[in-house]
Amino acid sequence: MPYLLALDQGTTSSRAILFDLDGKVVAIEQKEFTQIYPQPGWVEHNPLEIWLTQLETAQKVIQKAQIEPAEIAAMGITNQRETVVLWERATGQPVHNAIVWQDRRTAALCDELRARGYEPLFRQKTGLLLDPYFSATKLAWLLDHVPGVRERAGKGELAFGTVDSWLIYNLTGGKVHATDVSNASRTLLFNLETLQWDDHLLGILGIPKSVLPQVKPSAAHYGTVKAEWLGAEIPIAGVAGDQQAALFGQACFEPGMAKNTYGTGCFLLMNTGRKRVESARGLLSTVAWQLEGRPAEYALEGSVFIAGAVVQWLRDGLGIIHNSADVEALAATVPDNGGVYLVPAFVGLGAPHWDPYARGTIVGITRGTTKAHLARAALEAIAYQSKDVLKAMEADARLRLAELRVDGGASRNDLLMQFQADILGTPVVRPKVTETTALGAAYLAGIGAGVLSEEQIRARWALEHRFEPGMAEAQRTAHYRGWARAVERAKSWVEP
Ligand SMILES: Nc1ncnc2c1ncn2[C@@H]1O[C@H](COP(=O)(O)OP(=O)(O)O)[C@@H](O)[C@H]1O
Ligand SMILES: O=P(O)(O)OC[C@H](O)CO
Repeated sequence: MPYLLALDQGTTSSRAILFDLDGKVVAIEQKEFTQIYPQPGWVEHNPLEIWLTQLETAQKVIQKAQIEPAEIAAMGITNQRETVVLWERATGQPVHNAIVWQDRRTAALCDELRARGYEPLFRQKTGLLLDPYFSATKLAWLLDHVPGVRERAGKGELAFGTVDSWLIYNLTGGKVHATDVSNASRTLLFNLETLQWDDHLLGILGIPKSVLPQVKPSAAHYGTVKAEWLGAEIPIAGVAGDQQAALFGQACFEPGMAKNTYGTGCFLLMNTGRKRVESARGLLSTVAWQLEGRPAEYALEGSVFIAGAVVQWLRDGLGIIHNSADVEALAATVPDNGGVYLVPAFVGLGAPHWDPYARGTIVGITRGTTKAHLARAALEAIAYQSKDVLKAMEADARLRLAELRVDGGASRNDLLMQFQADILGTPVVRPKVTETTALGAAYLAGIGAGVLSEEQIRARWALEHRFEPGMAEAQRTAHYRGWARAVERAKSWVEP
């Protein structure tokens, strides 16, 4: 039976997962890479480290599974989105570190564009808003700040890409410069209606069209992997941003179906079908995916920047736990948060608040507060941020969600998932495979290569655990009010 190989290039690690056609994990390899923080609020990655860790995990996963590379029917690529890489077309040499989605260095540029009245235009065309999160202002920053880059870009010598494009370029030995519609829709340069780069927006930001990749459907033929990398010319047949891939991997194919991925951040996406829903409440409209020869499908998204990362901070910053998973046992030693709220606005706040100047805040500390209360407050913050988003989404889409599908590293935390169901008042359902991001990429590749159908994928989603809401309404309201007050105190902290 043939296999599907998914490359999942995340914010903190590169992963390669080999699946069989039933969507079962055959082998996994993962490698963390360096996070670079040149200044407060700045986050960079070394693009070569991204590529080399990704290549190494792919090579190792094939060895580990003891299969022949030629048995891999197709490769799917999924990636941290918005992160910007700019490199020399001829040599593949990056001109600068990658500027990561979490990086806030372009906050002032976003303010300036907003002051010039451009926000409604960007919003209407791209479904996004003017926040440093998205790629365009990061790319503009590179063009303006790295010596000689604007001139070389103008001459067509440089290539821009989100991480998918960077990997495709390297995997194909520099032959293909392409991205998919879902990744393109995160750049702030892509028109959601025409599914093309938007000349007007490019002009406003001074970005030459010559640096941009070709845009293709998410399930389509992108090229083949150079044989020397993995031992066979594996076709690249599926590409999508990691959150859209997770929506696909969760088989959220019908409008109104939603998933929340609990990784470094939290990303709640709801399928809105073939029409984009305009948010009046700070959510994003984005391309979910496009299968070759079919119209694009859209999603509403709420992006929360810090979720599992707050647990990493308890581990690395405070040293009060040893492993991320230890947070559950520590939090369970106290019955509640003891009145403590932790707002993890470490890189500002994303949806629905969009405040790049907010910073992390802990309120309600008393003499009785312990590290267990902090652990609990950190976990609860993940659930509260997801509730902020889901409330906005239900109001925008004018529906009440029947259940929330969950995945990602922190979704394995039962205490968190139960609190999530309690605070939402909505059942939370966890599938057997929580590696849904990679699974979605593998499924897209399976469709792109013609070895899988949507019906087969739908039939494969299997429940592992269902968390029913148990909290009384009055308690839910009181807890949530405390959170809302804490968020107000975190906002507008950094002075522009
Ligand atoms: N049991 C757990 N409880 C809470 N958080 C966890 C747990 N296990 C992992 N995490 C958090 O989940 C994140 C890793 O999830 P993952 O899906 O691998 O993220 P990403 O793809 O963003 O790198 C880390 O931030 C980690 O702290
Ligand atoms: O790498 P992850 O899983 O934290 O996802 C990052 C998102 O794609 C950012 O938009």
